[in-house]
Amino acid sequence: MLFEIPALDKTATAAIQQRIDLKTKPAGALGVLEMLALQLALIQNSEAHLSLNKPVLLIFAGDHGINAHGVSIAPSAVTQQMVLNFLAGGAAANCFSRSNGIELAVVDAGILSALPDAAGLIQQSLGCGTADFSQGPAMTLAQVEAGLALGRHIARQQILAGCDLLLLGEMGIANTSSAAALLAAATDLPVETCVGRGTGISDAQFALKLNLIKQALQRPYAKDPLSVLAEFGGFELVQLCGAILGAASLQKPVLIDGFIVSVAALLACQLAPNCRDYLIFAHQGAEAGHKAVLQQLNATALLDLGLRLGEGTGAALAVPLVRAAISFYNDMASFADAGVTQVVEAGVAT
Ligand SMILES: Cc1cc2ncn([C@H]3O[C@H](COP(=O)(O)O)[C@@H](O)[C@H]3O)c2cc1C
Ligand SMILES: O=C(O)c1cccnc1
Repeated sequence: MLFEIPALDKTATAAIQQRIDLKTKPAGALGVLEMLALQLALIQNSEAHLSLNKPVLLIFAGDHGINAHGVSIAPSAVTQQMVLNFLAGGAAANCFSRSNGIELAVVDAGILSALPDAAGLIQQSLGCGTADFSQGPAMTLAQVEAGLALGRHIARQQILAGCDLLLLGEMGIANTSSAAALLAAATDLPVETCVGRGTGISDAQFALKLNLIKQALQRPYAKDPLSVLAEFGGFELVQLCGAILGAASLQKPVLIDGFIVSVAALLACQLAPNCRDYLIFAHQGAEAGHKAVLQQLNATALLDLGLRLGEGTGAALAVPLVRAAISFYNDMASFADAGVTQVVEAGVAT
């Protein structure tokens, strides 16, 4: 049931594409926005009007045992401090959510020390941070399964409460190490392609990070996605994967943020290939493996701003583009409406 995602019905593709092609512009001239409008029209199952009423950003937070080696610029305590910053409204993700009319909530998926209840904090911790994956599995298979179910549940709950675009972000010091190991383990990409500098680590830290990940990948482990998640995952990564599956199970679009959320998306697509059609990729950022994971997913990102922050910042920044795709699809005049001569190919009027 967890992995049962309804296939996207694509029977209206030609009709939707024709509506896009009959707008007063050369065919294809709105580039990626045309692909986005087509995808949204298929998901909303509507040849008439598209809508976006309630975008919600869920930031999943979790800590990582691997950071005992110092693979990030920050100590793990910063994860919890940033969660408090999100709850107080002071992080970049809050700023971009406010400026783009996005609701925001934070999920404690497994930070080092739990916080008291607070408005906007969803408590569904899988534990006080993962085990160090360079020494052994990051978590148990039972934790992977519980995390997928919790992520699925919270995403479905948001959607049943009216969310019609789910934005996903993360906070977890050292989670670029976990995401890089997951990417290398889940694909046949060389580890060097997957590992980057995350928060901006030094050459020495980078060499250590690469070595630890290489070593971890050398131990024997089962290659199915659930086992890969147990070996190298993070509690926020597992719940993100579940949230993607949960939103797709209700056929709602999911706006994927940066490198880390994209890796969660890759694993979700390996578990349930049908979920790919519900995913929108907000941006391609500066983290080394981001381009590679997008290629694996055959994804074209909306933005390329050199971001390397996470939190859901890229997803929040892409919401105006989703709105723009909806507005041209709904409101742009057709050639017939506007009395503009339609030119189908170089110089041939119809
Ligand atoms: C103050 C601060 C705020 C952040 N917000 C997001 N991240 C980002 O950096 C972390 C991943 O990079 P690495 O693997 O190098 O630790 C994640 O927490 C990610 O969300 C932050 C990192 C810091 C230090
Ligand atoms: O792309 C990301 O999500 C990212 C990159 C670096 C650090 N934190 C997040």
